[in-house]
Amino acid sequence: MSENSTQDASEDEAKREARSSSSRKARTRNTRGWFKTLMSFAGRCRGRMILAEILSIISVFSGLVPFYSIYRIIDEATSVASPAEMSWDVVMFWVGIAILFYALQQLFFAASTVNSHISAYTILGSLREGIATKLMNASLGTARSKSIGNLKNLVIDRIEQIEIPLAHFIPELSANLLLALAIVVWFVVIDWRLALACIVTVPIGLLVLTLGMQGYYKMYDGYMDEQDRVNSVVVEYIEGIHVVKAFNQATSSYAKFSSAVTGFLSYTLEWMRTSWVATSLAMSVLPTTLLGVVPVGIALYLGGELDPASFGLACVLAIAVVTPVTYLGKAFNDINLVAYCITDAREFLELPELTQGDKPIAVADYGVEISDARFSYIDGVEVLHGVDLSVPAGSFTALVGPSGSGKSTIARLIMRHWDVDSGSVSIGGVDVRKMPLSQLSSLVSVVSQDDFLLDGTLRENVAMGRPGASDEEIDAACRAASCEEFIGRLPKGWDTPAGEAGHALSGGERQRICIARAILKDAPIVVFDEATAFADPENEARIQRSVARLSEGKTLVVIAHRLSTITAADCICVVNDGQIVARGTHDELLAQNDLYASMWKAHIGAADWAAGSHVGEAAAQEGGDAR
Ligand SMILES: Nc1ncnc2c1ncn2[C@@H]1O[C@H](COP(=O)(O)OP(=O)(O)OP(=O)(O)O)[C@@H](O)[C@H]1O
Repeated sequence: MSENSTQDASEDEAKREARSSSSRKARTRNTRGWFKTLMSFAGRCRGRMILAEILSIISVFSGLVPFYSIYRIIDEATSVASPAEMSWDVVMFWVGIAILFYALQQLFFAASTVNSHISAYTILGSLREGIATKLMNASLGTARSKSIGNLKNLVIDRIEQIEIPLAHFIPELSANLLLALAIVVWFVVIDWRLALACIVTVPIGLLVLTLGMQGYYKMYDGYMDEQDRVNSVVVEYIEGIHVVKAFNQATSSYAKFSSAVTGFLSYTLEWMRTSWVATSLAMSVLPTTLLGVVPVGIALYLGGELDPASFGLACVLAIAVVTPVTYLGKAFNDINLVAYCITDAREFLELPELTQGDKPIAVADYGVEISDARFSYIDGVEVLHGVDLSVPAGSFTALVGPSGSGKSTIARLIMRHWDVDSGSVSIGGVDVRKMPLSQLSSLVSVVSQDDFLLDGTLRENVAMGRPGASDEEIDAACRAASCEEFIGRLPKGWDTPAGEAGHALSGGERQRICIARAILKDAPIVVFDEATAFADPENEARIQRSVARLSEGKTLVVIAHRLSTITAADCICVVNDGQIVARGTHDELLAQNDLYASMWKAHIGAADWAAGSHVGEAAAQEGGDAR
């Protein structure tokens, strides 16, 4: 197929996707109970929220005083026969009162806003921390069941989106409700017919709004889903940009990306198209309070039932009620946004956590014991079928076997990235499920294939191994992991940001930084998942030396891909199809196990092919140094 026709097909697919996005079935969210969830994160700032509420209410009532002042001024002006009889002192007094209370209204409102912002940011901070803790305490399988895009969307975008509405609606919603109510009550005090005239447009506006908002929640669900999809695809696109480039998928022809973007756009436009008439109509009807108040007020005035000052006051109040009424319309949207965000967050907050002990339990030694472990990533697809493995304290055990045989899975069970379905994993006689996760983490250091550097400088990445470590200790760990040579090459050395360094370092060099981190951590058990990709002999030898230093005097479990690195292991376990099918030393297995012998032969052949005929043996010799 030509490149053009591939692109056309991708574009067609993108268009089809975009068309179907508006009809895609949205995930229905149950937003019930969102406020309770939100408030469960308010712990530290409940008092401040109540304060924000009180200040806001004081602000509202302070704001009513200037209206009363206007009433008194009009009353003064209309009760005299000529301007000469006007008491300017009275007028100035009420002007002063109006200014004073207006200033108080603004002051209390500002104080309320400050407190409500602090409350909102505290709540959202706790919410983010809650999600992070949940992910930390859930099994890796559970945590990874959520896409990175989905997570990023929730923890960053969605929470950021609700910061402002949340900060405002905490005090403003009740204040505006109260203000609207107070004005209506005031109208009743002036004349109940004026009160009716003032609110006559409200049911009309609400009716129009209700009719126009039919299907609102379903559309909102879909909108949120489309937003999630765009975020997920954008994250995937950026993370996999090298693959996209390698397969010549330009942005315009990368169907998934284009379809997500155009899908979101068409969904939003479609929603706007179907709802804008009703919302615009409702929003223009709701504020028309004067339309009822003026004619009714004039009729009452002409009938002698309303004095001019009260009529003036009614007109001012009719204008004043517009702000809270339109605010309530806008707040409806804001509240929905917050409710949806909290509902989505709840999905993460309710993730099942790994069970763990409350207090550290003393372990007899640092040996690892796996007994009759069965495990499946996906229900019904068992990948480990009764694994028994005993790694004595201070010994060097290697797991070897064909790709997909289950080596990394065994290591993940030791680290409790997942829990066994049946059987057990214990350290020094204590089941890992009974100890706190923090204790397990302090007992085991992991250097895995997919270890990555976290945001921060390279030095900070190493220092993470033991918070509080001195510079000398960090330097010593880096020297032991043979990092200086390549760190010296970087213009900013140890202060290079990890992201920047990530592009400048080879995979093997990145792994040595992770080894330095593990050396600094100095845990008694080391699990090393050898990287498959960095096969150049020089780098490999350096990694081997670093691992040897890392594992001095420790219990070492290596998941080996290059057999030359583990020939000196105390015990090599051959894993095949989710079971340990043979165990012994290198020489024993070479003599007794066909699978191991053939893997060794293949390895020697590959090493010869990679670096000349003598390298395989040299590598084999070097492997003896792994400890
Ligand atoms: N996260 C996962 N979800 C579902 N299945 C998985 C997952 N990780 C691994 N598997 C499957 O479990 C089996 C064992 O995988 P594992 O990664 O343990 O093999 P391995 O021996 O370490 O392979 P390799 O040498 O290629 O790294 C494989 O069939 C694999 O497809």
